[in-house]
Amino acid sequence: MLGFGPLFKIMVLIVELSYTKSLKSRILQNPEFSKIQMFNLHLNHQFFPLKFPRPSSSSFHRRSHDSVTLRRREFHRPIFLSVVRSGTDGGGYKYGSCEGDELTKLLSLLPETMQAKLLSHENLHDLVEIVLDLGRVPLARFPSGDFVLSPNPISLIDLNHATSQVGMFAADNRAGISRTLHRISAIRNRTGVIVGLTCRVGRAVTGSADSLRSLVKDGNSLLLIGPPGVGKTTIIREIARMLADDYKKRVMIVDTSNEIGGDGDIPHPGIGNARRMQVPKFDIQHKVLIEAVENHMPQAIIIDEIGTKLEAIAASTIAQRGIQLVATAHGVTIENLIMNPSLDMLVGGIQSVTLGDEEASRRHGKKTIQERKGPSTFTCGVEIISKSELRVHQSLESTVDSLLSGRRPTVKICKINSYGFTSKMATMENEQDTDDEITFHSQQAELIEKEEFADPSNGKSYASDCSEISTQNTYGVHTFIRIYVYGISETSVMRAIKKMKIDDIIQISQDMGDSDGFLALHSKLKKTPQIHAMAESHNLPIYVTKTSSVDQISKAIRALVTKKTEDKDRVVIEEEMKSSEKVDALEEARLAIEQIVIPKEEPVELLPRPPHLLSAQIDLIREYNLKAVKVGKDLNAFIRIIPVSSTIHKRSSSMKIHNTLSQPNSETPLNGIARLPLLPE
Ligand SMILES: Nc1ncnc2c1ncn2[C@@H]1O[C@H](COP(=O)(O)OP(=O)(O)OP(=O)(O)O)[C@@H](O)[C@H]1O
Repeated sequence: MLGFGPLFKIMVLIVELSYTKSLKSRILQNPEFSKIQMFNLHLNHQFFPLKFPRPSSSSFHRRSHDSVTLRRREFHRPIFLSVVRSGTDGGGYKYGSCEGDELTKLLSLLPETMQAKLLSHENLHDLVEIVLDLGRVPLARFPSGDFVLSPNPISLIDLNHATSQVGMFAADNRAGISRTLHRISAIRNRTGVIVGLTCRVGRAVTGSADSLRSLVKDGNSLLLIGPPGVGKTTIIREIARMLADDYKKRVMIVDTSNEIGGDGDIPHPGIGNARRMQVPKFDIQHKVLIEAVENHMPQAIIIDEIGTKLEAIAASTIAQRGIQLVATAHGVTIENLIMNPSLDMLVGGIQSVTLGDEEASRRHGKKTIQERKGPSTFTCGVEIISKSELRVHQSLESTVDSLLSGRRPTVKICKINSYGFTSKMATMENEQDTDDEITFHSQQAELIEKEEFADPSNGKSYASDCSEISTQNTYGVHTFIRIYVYGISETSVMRAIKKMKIDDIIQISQDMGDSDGFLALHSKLKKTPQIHAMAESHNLPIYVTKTSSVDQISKAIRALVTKKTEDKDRVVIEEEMKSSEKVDALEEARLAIEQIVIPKEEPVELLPRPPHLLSAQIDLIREYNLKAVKVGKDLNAFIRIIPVSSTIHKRSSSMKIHNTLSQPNSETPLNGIARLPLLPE
């Protein structure tokens, strides 16, 4: 089949798969197929790369990736042809595509033997990064794991070959390849020579923001948060395109590392008609933000990585002017922002309030509480959990208020199905329809709405609240509450459980040691103190009823379920807090290293942290080949990061030491932790 024109290839494939005439003609009549250059076959969810040579003609300047589903009765599952076609339709980038010229440009950073090895990988289209470290074997990173590109270690010649083909490295050690979205990040040795490269594949993914479409369309300001590499930039790039092309808004992207619009002065088609402003130095991002508003009359502003107080202030100024703002920030959950003194203003700012005696006693003696200070800069918050799962907080203010008052916020969970493995497709599989069918689809977003952790005050019946709360925790884990019953017939207990409609979350246990609660008839328990003692020795909450009536049993079970739910919520909150503290500590260290220690070669003192977080920070600092010194003791212990130059030449006493605590009048664009009181000029 190799070497023939695309239509012919499709025909050959169709003949090979014994497709019917009608199917063949439907495929061929479809105008999209006149543009096909290359395709791969997914049969029964398995991937078979069918390699066709790409035409070298420059007429194929814009390529995109689409899928075609061919369905026939004799195949139990749909067949997918993932097709790379050329297009002239102004954008049209489809799911996860980086084939064609753009991938070739990235591969050309590698010696030919490595390119060939990488091309043989069956999931080439999923490639995330290529890692080239001096003296080590080169790796290609895929979601499924690392793939060794050569047994031979990388030499300086290899690195020079790669760097000679990319643009200039900016102060943040990042460079790009012109007219592509790839990001090349350098690691340098003490003398500034590049000894490592991380080459991140950039893709325009149409459909990646479909689940946020209605929020975007309604003019909401969106803050997307997520850990590094989870796909934040990819989503806001698509939102920029969506706003500009689909909703005809004047969109300006403030593109700090040229990651959204790609390298070079002509932006990548992945941003559609959105305009892009480049940022000469990352520490003046906030100024460019203000300039964008003042000079270019945008209706929407897109910005990747708000990390400093100055940027947060600029963002809130923009939001106050009624401009739709779509931005990203590092972090895992909204709690991370609330606890980050530089970024908390994005969610309205947090203040401590001292309560009067009466109010304090109503709140179990709590004298101070935390409250939101003012309106949030963003209307909605989106936690990006993975490339296929988003948690949408439609009212960021309500989320913050809920979290501050110890309640669970209501979130929407959006699951994104890719390559057609959507629930819709599954339904289609199960249909009894016998016709041949062709479906064009790009990434499809399936919105699964869950009113999680509904506030019990919202008037719902106890039973439904209970099942929502108990069957689903933040991570969607299904758990049972086990109850040990004594002196009451199991039939009565089951009747009560059924009546409360919570039989999917409560089980009667036969083993006291494996139970969550103990339910007994008062009169029986009084006569058997040893059973009482046993329940106590297992630390079980004990509930007694005077009679075996369903009403009394229900009351007791309700009390048990409420207690267990509260306990579980507390544990989850504690775990989340622990994990977010770690994220903050590492983020603080990372930003200090990347924004001050490496570029300015100045030491930075981090905030005091507990010992396990100090160790985590030290590990991270070592990964950057920098030195970390632990200063102070116990609760006051903190880390000082020493730049490479200071480890060679002893630090002069006049050398400035930054710290991530308050620095009045300091203009240090330090990080997400620093308190910088300046307002933008
Ligand atoms: N929906 C998607 N489908 C396929 N690949 C994706 C998708 N979203 C992101 N990627 C890929 O994942 C990698 C990381 O994406 P991206 O750069 O958008 O993440 P990020 O969260 O902005 O990372 P960072 O915080 O490090 O800048 C890239 O190679 C990108 O092409």
